[in-house]
Amino acid sequence: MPHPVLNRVVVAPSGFKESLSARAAADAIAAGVRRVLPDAAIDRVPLVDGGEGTAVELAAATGGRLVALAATGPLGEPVGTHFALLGARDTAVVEMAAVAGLALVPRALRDPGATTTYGVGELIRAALDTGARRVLVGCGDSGTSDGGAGALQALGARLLDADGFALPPGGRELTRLARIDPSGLDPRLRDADLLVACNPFNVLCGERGVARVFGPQKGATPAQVEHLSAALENWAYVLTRDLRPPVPDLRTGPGTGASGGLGAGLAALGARLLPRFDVLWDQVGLDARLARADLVLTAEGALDHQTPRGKIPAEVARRAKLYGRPVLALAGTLGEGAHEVPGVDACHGILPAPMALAEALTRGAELLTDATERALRLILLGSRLPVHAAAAEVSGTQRPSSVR
Ligand SMILES: Nc1ncnc2c1ncn2[C@@H]1O[C@H](COP(=O)(O)OP(=O)(O)OP(=O)(O)O)[C@@H](O)[C@H]1O
Ligand SMILES: O=C(O)[C@H](O)CO
Repeated sequence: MPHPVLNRVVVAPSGFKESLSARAAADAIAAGVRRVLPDAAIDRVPLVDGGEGTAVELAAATGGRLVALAATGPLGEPVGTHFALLGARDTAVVEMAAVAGLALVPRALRDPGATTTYGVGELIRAALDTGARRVLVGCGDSGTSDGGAGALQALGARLLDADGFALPPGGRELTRLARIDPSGLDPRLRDADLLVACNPFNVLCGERGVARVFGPQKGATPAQVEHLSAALENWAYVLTRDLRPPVPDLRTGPGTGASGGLGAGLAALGARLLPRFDVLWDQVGLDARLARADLVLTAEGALDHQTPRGKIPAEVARRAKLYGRPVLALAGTLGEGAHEVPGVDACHGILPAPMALAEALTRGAELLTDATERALRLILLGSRLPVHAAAAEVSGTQRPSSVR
């Protein structure tokens, strides 16, 4: 017999960085649910935010496929990469991190003024070669800060210095950009629907611009950050003057800073910059699935004060609450603020006891399955008690011992 109140459980986790992909997290949680609610319908929706894993997950979720190819990596070297063709055949997904991600730049070589998004432009071209009319570009986890200059070059734009010579790759070169010759741009861009899934809070220029906010974590020194800021100012100016894009403000418009300014570069070609969760999760029909759930389980590596700032569990909880659904969040690490994520009714750490982080990362799947089982048993017990005695136990703050 299904449990009277938990017939349908939606499992909608993010990946756990360096431990579990979103799909592996969903499988691990589902295994825990199955132990407690053997007859419940479990609806797995591994969720992506546009960064690493986006193409793989969306291909899997829509019955689509991956197309493997070689393209130019962030340091100019060839890398093996892929894009996705979704179940609806006319839509391709280009995940920028798969060809220009930070993970493709060895730590010792990190210099965001030098890296290029050339490969992103190559993937867009390859996607158009398949006949796709709609190309969805996922942003996040990038290792670049070139404003999408490389992508524009790969798509046929010529970026010229004052003497008419083509600029070499890298955001820092954009201080020398004098004009853009768009005459060689791929003509298919005119008819293609180019959508960029971005975090709207990321902007190209100014105090909150990409050079200042993301430059340091991509390896820039303070002097390099200032140089890059100036280069991207010039980029916005020349792009606006020479391409006359429909986007009114390439400097500080929402999403212009996505993935080191790739948002701005593509917007200058007429791409639409859209809030990432809307455009990505529409592809998997998340809202309709949440609306049918008796319980929603979400998860991420670290649940903390960052979570409400546009992280996956917070957005899942916000949407679940539109339909009045209860939400339980599971996390590798419960940090400060874990209990204050709006819409999350209870959270539960996956560690049964203090443990070294390295071990917790390796044993992520097993720990997540066991923790799901524990949390559900407490919830079911709590629902039978006159007072919710279980709640306190479900929510204890927890960190791996090495990060205490
Ligand atoms: N299996 C695990 N056990 C314990 N802690 C984990 C585990 N997996 C991930 N974490 C913790 O989560 C952190 C990563 O957090 P998370 O996966 O939420 O990504 P993030 O860095 O917040 O980035 P984003 O969500 O923006 O991609 C790790 O540094 C680690 O502390
Ligand atoms: O790609 C990036 O620049 C960061 O992950 C923010 O989107």
